[in-house]
Amino acid sequence: MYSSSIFDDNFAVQDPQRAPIGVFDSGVGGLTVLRQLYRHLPHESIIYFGDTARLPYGIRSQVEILQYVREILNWMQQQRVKMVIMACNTSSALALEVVRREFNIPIIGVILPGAKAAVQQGKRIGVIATPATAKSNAYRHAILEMDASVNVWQVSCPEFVPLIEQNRINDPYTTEVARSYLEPLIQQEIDTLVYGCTHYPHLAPILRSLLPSQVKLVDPAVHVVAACTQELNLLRLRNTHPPLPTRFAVSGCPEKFAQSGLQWLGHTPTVENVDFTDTPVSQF
Ligand SMILES: N[C@@H](CCC(=O)O)C(=O)O
Repeated sequence: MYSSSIFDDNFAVQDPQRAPIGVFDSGVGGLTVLRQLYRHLPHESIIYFGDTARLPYGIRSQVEILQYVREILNWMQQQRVKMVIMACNTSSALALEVVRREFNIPIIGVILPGAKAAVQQGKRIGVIATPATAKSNAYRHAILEMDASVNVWQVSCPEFVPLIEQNRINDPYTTEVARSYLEPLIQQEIDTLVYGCTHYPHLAPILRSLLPSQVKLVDPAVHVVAACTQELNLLRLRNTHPPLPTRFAVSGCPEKFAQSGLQWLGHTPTVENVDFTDTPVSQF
């Protein structure tokens, strides 16, 4: 198990503003959020965790997701993060409300910021999501609560996450799968499409090419970072010092994740392995 790093330095303990932000997802999806963090909050230090040994999350039950999220949050707390971004819609849909009551740390999910951006942009909103997120109706509820006059259609896209994690972005099969998922939404003449899974912006060029040009795309990653900025300001937790290099950790194969880093971040990061079987889980 992970034992020491530059993030353990005392300054982060003495000065909470310098503590890192924890970001997690099942795999490479959260990198779409990380890219927005680099862009909009370049002074923040970040710890990224990908639960690659247990992905895809989108086919799992709420009980399983809750257990995984609790383990990750426990670990994040041990790393002394000042805030956590759940860069995963499935976790945000199935676990956010519960763990917010259990953990004494600000936790930001992706669904509310995404839903808010969607209602500001459209009236006929399509949401593509994992089976678990679609089934939870989290987007539908959040959107309709903000504006009951809009129409919402959700499509479950079970094949996307495995295809993205296998790096089959340019495989013609992926385009065919995308076409079949988007078809019912195009038929409904949606004006806005929400990426209801943080993996999906990796498919942006394909999805864009299949959608009528007037359909607006909403990437909740952009809006979750705006929400995070607001929260940091409110809590006076913005870091003003130079950030530490991002620390990457995964539950699966570090080398495989480092490869994906090259593809999605433009460099090959050093990636640690974290084994939660060693981590004491707090008693809920
Ligand atoms: N990034 C994903 C996790 C999906 C999965 O592992 O199935 C999400 O936003 O839901």
